[in-house]
Amino acid sequence: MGHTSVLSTRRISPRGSPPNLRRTPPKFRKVLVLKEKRPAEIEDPVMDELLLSSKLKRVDSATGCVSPRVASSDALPIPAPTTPRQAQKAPKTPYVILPACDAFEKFRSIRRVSVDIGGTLIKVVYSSVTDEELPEESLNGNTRKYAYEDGKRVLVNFKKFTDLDRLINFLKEIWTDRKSGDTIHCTGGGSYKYSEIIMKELGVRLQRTDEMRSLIFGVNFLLSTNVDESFTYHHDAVGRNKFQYRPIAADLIYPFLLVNIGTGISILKVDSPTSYERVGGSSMGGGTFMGLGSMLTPAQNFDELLEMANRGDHRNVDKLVCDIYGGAYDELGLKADLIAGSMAKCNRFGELPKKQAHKPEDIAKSLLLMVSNNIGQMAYLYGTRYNLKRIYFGGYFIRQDPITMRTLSFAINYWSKGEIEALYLKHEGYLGAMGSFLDEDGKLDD
Ligand SMILES: Nc1ncnc2c1ncn2[C@@H]1O[C@H](COP(=O)(O)OP(=O)(O)OP(=O)(O)O)[C@@H](O)[C@H]1O
Ligand SMILES: CC(C)(CO)[C@@H](O)C(=O)NCCC(=O)O
Repeated sequence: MGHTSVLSTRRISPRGSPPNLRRTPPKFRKVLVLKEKRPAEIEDPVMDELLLSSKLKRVDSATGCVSPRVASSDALPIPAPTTPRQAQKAPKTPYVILPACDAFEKFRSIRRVSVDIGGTLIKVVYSSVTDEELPEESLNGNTRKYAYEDGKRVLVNFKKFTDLDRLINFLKEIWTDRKSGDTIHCTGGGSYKYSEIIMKELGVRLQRTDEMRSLIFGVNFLLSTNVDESFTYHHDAVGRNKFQYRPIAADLIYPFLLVNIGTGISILKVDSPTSYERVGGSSMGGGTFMGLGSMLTPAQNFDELLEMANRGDHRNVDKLVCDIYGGAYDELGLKADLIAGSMAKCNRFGELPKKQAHKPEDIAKSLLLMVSNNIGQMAYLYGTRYNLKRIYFGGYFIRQDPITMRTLSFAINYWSKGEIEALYLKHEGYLGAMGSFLDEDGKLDD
């Protein structure tokens, strides 16, 4: 799928700036504004995950059902991003406050630690106790009780690692009072592969939770605990209108499709908190984007590759319908700028080496579109097959990146003619770790 709109810049005051330009300093800053047709497509910079902690726009709807690509004007006042000091220093992912209830009371005295060791990344979810005043108003009307009688609250924190040694060092640092009877909760392939080393290094027991169960338990918990956990993305809207959440009644959440994009992709049909099925999967996921990206560009890590993609113009490397037809293929409804063949302009057979050198940014962009388009279409097909109206995308691949979300949303909206809605999650990469965090006895709730 191609994108017709291109961007130019204009200056506006910081107050009206879109949330993903937070790093740009003072008074006036450049903001990208959509205009019709210009040669090069420039995208917004990669977004900082923290921004989504409190800057979503609320959109109310009577039914909780799909209304594709709407920008409602009935926004509630959005609280200032009053993240506590420790959150401003390091974390990229907003903490969650656990409701003050019997089930979680034990976390006031015992630290709960959970790790999801996947094919690429290690995600950690751990509890901490604070007596700091926290911005409960940012829970947007959620009336649960969060503070215990002594004013203390239990937080759930999120952190990711790329390396097992660093994970173990980090856990040794934060979990100093651990005892041999304590348990580390674990999920993902590494909960099998690395169980011995984790138990030996930390001197604790390991409790494993099945990866799919963890994903489902995690997403269920986050959706039902965080009123604004999920959001829709509207690329062409301005400012915080780009990110809209719509509170949804618990009984309307189900059924839905969960597409978890990690190294590979798992697709789950979720009928209720305890009834789900892994209906499909694909090997063309985040690992593919990183693997091919590292072979085809000089990027040194995922962030560099993603940032490169955000600067690239895929039309220099992709063959579009107009490159083949000279314009649109109207009989099939294929627009002129639709991608006909990803990277098809890179074919160098029979050419002198280096004659057709392509910019790494353009290749990265093409690659991101190729992977995301493919996932979007696959998600749509599964959604249609099971007659589901909402598709939640999880996994660390998404990174709340504008191109990725735009492509996925565009694909779902385009193919389903607005019937199916694409939704994203603030804690996208932590569903599995969150689920295993909540697992009391290795069984979760049946
Ligand atoms: N900083 C990063 N370093 C590495 N990969 C990243 C980073 N940020 C995002 N990613 C993307 O996230 C993907 C991994 O996502 P995730 O952690 O959800 O999956 P995983 O658990 O490692 O894999 P799987 O579930 O398939 O075992 C990578 O393949 C990459 O595309
Ligand atoms: C193997 C897992 C489940 C590991 O998380 C994941 O990478 C995945 O779902 N891969 C896709 C496998 C498939 O083709 O169904």
